Amino acid sequence: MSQLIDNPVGAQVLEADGIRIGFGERQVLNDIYLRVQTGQLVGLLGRNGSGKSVLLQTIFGARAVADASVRVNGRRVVPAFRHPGLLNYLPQEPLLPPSLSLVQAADMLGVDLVKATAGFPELRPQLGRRLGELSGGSGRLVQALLLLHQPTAFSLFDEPFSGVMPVHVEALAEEMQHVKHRKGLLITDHRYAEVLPICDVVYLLHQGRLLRLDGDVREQLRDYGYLAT
Ligand SMILES: Nc1ncnc2c1ncn2[C@@H]1O[C@H](COP(=O)(O)OP(=O)(O)OP(=O)(O)O)[C@@H](O)[C@H]1O
Repeated sequence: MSQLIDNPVGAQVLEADGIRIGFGERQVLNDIYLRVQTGQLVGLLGRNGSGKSVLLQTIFGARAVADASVRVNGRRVVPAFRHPGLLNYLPQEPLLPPSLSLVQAADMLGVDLVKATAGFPELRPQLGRRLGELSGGSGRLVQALLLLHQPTAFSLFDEPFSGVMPVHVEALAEEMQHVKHRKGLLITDHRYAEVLPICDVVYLLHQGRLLRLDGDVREQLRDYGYLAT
């Protein structure tokens, strides 16, 4: 596996296949197929409760699902988080403990803190702090930047822009576009206006099915009731 992950020339392809998840009577995910390739930024949209977080948790391996197939270059990687250097995941809730200093967090993840935050001068005076001492939006931004810059082949982000102020949302989106040249990114966020322009591929989770949108994406998002008509 590490040979595949370390291969700098060939693209790596992460596939989730045959994902089916139900809670009680309700089938949330119904035979989902999703593909992310290194060098791509893939957007995952869907209405509240459509199953985006459940899908990311399943791909990462945090949610055990019988028969779920997650593959990298055709090789099964379940649970994916056990494969060193393969992928990281920013959940909707804070990932890192508030008592951790930014320096400790960066060290733990193998990230150069100064480099990862270089595009955000407002963060510079805060780099000596603990995560819990940052504002909610700054904390979210720092965690997203750390995972973005961690040397993994793929990153999964569940609402990375949540609580982040507009000027930093734009800068973070730009940073993602740079970083995607060395990894594959899968992002779900309701800030669709910022997400759509940076995506190479857009998926919509709709009534348990994952639809890959081509052509006029906004029109389709309106047709499926994700955007107002
Ligand atoms: N452990 C659980 N038990 C029962 N139902 C669950 C459980 N976890 C998730 N669900 C349900 O699965 C559905 C999908 O939840 P999920 O959090 O993935 O939605 P989402 O698309 O990420 O929504 P949002 O945009 O609001 O974040 C929801 O209806 C939720 O209530």
